[in-house]
Formats: sequence, structure tokens, C-alpha cells
Amino acid sequence: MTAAPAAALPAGITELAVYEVPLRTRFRGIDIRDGVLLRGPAGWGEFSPFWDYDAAESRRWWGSAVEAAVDGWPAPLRHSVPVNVTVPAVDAHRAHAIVAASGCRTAKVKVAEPGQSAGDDLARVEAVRDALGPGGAIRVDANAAWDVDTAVTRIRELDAVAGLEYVEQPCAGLDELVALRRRIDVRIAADEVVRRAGDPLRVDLREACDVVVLKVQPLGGVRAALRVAEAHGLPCVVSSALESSVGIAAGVALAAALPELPFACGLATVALFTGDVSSSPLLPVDGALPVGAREVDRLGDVVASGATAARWRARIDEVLAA
Ligand SMILES: O=C(O)CCC(=O)c1ccccc1C(=O)O
Ligand SMILES: [Mg+2]
Repeated sequence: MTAAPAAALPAGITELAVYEVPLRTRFRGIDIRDGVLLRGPAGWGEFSPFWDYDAAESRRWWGSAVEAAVDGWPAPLRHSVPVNVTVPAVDAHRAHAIVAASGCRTAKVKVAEPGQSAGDDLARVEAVRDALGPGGAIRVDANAAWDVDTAVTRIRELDAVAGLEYVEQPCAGLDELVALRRRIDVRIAADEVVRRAGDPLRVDLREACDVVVLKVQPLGGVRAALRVAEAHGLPCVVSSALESSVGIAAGVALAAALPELPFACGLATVALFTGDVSSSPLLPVDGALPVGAREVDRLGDVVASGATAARWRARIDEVLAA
């Protein structure tokens, strides 16, 4: 990025770079992922709120990028973080191949995608079980797509064919999660209901879930996410917001700083990208990611178009003004 945004950047930020990279498969309606990297005294930070989020909702994402670049992160308590392979809503054959190639012992499978049937989800999850073998763990993410009755039916079917570790955000509302949780045996993980809340610290999760999904950017940084974990006192899983290795490194830093880490984290999503900003991308080896920042030495491979860079400049101005 050449021209500086109109509003003043935080002290210490010396460089902004915009990346743009095609995904291997459409994910969350996204075919090309883009975002901004900020460089400061502590290293690189990533600012990449989704385009359907407004300036107000993007403010916490900005705070996360500034924390990474200016302050850095709390000290790690572990050197590596176990991760799940993320399986987009692809057909069963591709799902099997993705899991088999990943080296991960845990898989997170997207289900309830618009345009797909319960049978498509069952076939995908069965193929994932086949690829993992009986010892692996399978979690599914419905991204709030089901009502309570549908969730009960679908979760029982999926659990019967493959065995589920948990189901992530099966329904949208807190009340729905409470009602659903009384009717199923599978654990529930809360994602959107926490990260999109006005105040994630004050969401009343009692009786609504068994696990909390923590995402660094939407929660406003590693320290803010640690406070969310502490406030709820539930087991946590750190997951990505589909970031480059710079953003993923922040997730790894959070996972490394949590007092307890009972589940694999959803941080292996650089595998969904066709390229990265680093020559040593944060891809899992033997189902784990190493703790520590990556070299940002391949910006040239994924440099954004002028139009995309201009769009991000305008967006930063909007967020700084909000
Ligand atoms: O958790 C994972 O395995 C990958 C991350 C992921 O699913 C995700 C990535 C971007 C936006 C939303 C989500 C989600 O968990 O719903
Ligand atoms: Mg989710």
C-alpha cells in the first residue's frame, strides 16, 4: 500500500500491505480472501474483517491487528498447538482426500451449507470418519443454520453414523442453544453467539454450551480473547477467521497462552489458501502448528490489485472514524 490512510495510524506502525489470495474452495461464500497487514515494533498484525461486516463490527478486528504490531502477545505456555483439518462443504470424495492429506487427527466439517441436503452432510461426515479412522475426532459446524427441531434430527443422525466430538453453533440464538442442549447428548460449542455479541464478556452462556470458540480478530486481540475465556470459565477452542499466516500466528499465540487447551484448534486454514504471505506458512505437521511468528517474505506472491488496496484504505479510514 503506498498512500497512507487519511486518518492517523497508531504510533509505531511503519508499513501497511494488502494481500489478496484465491481460496482452493469457496468457503463462507468467499472465493478470494483479502486483508491488510500492519507492521510495527512487535511484528506484523492482520486486519481482515469480512466485507459483510460494517465499520462498527470491524473495530475489534483493528484492535487485534494493532495489538500484534505494537504490543505483541503474552508469553506462551506451550510450544505447539494441536489443530483440526477444516473440511469445507465439498463432496464426500474430496472431503476424504482433504482429511487424508492433512495429517490431522481431528476434523471440523462444515454442514448445513445453503443448497446442500442432509444426505450431502451425512455422506461428507461418513467419508471424513472413513479417512480419520475410529480414533479421530469429528466436530461439525452448522453456522447457525438450523432451528431447534432440525438440529435435534440432524445432530442425532450425524452422531449415529460418525460419532461427534461437538457441534459448533447449531442454532443462532442463545435460547435455542439452551433448548437444544436439553435434547441432545452431543456437546455444543458457541461461536457466532460470542464473537458477534456487542460485549462477548457478558453473553450469558449458562446452559447454552459446553465449549467456547475463540477467534482473535473478532474478539479484539489475544488479551481480549483471554479475558473472554476467563469470564466464561468453559473449555475453549481457538479458531481462525480464515487469515494469512500473520493472522493465524495470533490465534496460535492465544492457544499457546490459554491455561488449558483440551481440544484441537481450528487454525489449519492456511491449507484452504492457494498462497501465503510467508515462505514458511503456518500449515500443520503431524496435526500441530508451531508457536511463533512467521517471516513475512512473500508479500509479492499475493499482492492485491490497486482496486482492492484502495478499498482497504477506505475501510481503515472508516474504522478509525467509527
Ligand atoms: O474452525 C475452523 O476449523 C476453521 C475456521 C472457520 O470455520 C471459520 C472461518 C472463518 C469464518 C468463520 C468460521 C467459523 O468457524 O464459522
Ligand atoms: Mg464456527
